[in-house]
Amino acid sequence: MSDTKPTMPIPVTKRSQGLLRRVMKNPVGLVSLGFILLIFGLALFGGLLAPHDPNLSDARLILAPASADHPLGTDPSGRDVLSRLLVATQISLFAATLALVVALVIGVLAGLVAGYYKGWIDGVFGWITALTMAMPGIIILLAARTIIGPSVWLAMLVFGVLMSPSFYRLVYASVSAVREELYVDAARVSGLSDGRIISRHILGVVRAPIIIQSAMILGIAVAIQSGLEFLGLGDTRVPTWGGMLSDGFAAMYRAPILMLWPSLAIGLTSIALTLFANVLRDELERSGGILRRRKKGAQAAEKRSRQGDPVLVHGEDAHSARRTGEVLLDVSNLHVGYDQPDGSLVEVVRGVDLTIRRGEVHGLIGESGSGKSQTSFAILGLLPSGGRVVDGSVVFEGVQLANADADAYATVRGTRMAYIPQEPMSNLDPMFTIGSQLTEPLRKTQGMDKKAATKKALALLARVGIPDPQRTFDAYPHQISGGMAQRVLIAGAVSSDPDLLIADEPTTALDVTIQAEVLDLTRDLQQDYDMAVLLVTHNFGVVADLCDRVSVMREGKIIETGPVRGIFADPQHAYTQSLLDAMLEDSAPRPPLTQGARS
Ligand SMILES: Nc1ncnc2c1ncn2[C@@H]1O[C@H](COP(=O)(O)OP(=O)(O)OP(=O)(O)O)[C@@H](O)[C@H]1O
Repeated sequence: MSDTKPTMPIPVTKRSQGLLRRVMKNPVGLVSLGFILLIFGLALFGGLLAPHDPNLSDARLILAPASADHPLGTDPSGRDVLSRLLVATQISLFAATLALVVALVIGVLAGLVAGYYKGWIDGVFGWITALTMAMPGIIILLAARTIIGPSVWLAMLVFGVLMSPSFYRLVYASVSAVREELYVDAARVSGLSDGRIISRHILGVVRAPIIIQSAMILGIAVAIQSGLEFLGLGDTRVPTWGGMLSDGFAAMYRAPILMLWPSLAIGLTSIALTLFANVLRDELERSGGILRRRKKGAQAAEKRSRQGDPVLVHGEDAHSARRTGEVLLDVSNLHVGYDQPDGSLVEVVRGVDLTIRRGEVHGLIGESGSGKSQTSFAILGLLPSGGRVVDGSVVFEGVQLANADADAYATVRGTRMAYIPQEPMSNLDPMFTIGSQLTEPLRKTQGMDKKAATKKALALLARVGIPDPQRTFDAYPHQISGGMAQRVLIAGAVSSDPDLLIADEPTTALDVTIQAEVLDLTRDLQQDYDMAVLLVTHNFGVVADLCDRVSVMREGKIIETGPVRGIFADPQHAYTQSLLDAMLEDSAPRPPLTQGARS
């Protein structure tokens, strides 16, 4: 049994390259970022560098040409153009930034809350967003000007509100997609607070699109603000790029060069922001959306790997205290149903009785749609939204869990009761390294410090047959194969030394050779840890290999249950017989295909 080689090499050097470094390696990225930094530097210090008061008019110097004292000449009011340009850079950029911050705060917060909590909040926010988007922005700005006056700051504040739906929609869509991911469910059921789930698992996903959108919105804010000022709707006492453009336009025939400087500032800034956003998006797409930089450098990883494989920390005491054979899980008359929009209820599990003893491997077998997964989810308290335990009881270690609240489940799920899903990849958060996803639950549920959790995680990775645990520990999910991902999840599941492991077709998403290895591993771990296992499968071969007892499910009911040997030797139900007949091992070889059928 050796799933030894990762199918995809882990590109350590590429991984360690920061996003910023990659953007700067791109000539367009470098130039655009350089310009953005320069222009923001000027915005910060422009006021100090201005050689004259930007509003000081000198009637003797109207439209004076460039000179040592006035390097860019003067405007139709005799004011120094360079000083005005420097101060205008500050005001225009900071006002545009104000619009961005307002749009970000409103849009991102509302998008996160509505996307995560859904329900009535989603409805209300969606309605407000639609209303805001339906309003013609420029008309609103013009109307607002008559009420709030010509202040560029207030105009940009209103513009920020008008722009917030673009962030709202972006964040809402990303959060809505991510909240259904199994790793978010896993974080939720492991007891993380909503705030922590949003900041750790969800915000990371929307961070990249937000940065790109921010660059775009900043460019649009500069352009809109300049347009308003150009139309003469701004405060004439405050120098802005748009205002300077308007002044230059008025003197277009006498001193056309006056239009050049603000046009260049507006044009180049908008272009630089757009190009930077494009390069950023390209780089993120190239790196598969993984933004997160490794917290530790390659040197630290090397140092840790030189310390050798740590020894597996195993809960011996806990095992010795267990009494094999005692009833661990007692499910009786379990009914699971989904409420329908018309008020009716569709039952997908209809009166299941299931008893699992300590140390027993119990197979739950049946055709697709027979209710195996729904039964498992009901036991785990992980029914999809809309689903509920309609009737019956789920008693685990003497505690009633049917329809229990999160607090009751918090004491058992992820600790005494663990779960291995069908699809390993969707259960690993792409934003975090394997190591952090293994150590976080250990630290939370077992109170380990970082060092002990790392040691145990590395030992578990070695135990589940991962050849280079340190390398996998440092890798992100997209850098490992499906087989390795399933091993990682198995390592995570047994890390809390559970009494019951629920494995829902753990090999479905894997290819055939890896399937056998993962099943072998499950059997080995079951013996090592002396766990009870509820193994959901549709394959009687797997049941024969691994299970002590089996329950056969059909149409939401268990139709036959008993020791595997007995059921194989003497199936009582015709459906069980048909499932056994469907096994290929003992069937007669099929006739070869005819020539016509093959072609
Ligand atoms: N979210 C849901 N809403 C309504 N019905 C559902 C939902 N999820 C599953 N069902 C229904 O519940 C029944 C049992 O589904 P379940 O996933 O438990 O089957 P299964 O035996 O595990 O099948 P498979 O081997 O394909 O996973 C099916 O008829 C399915 O359509």
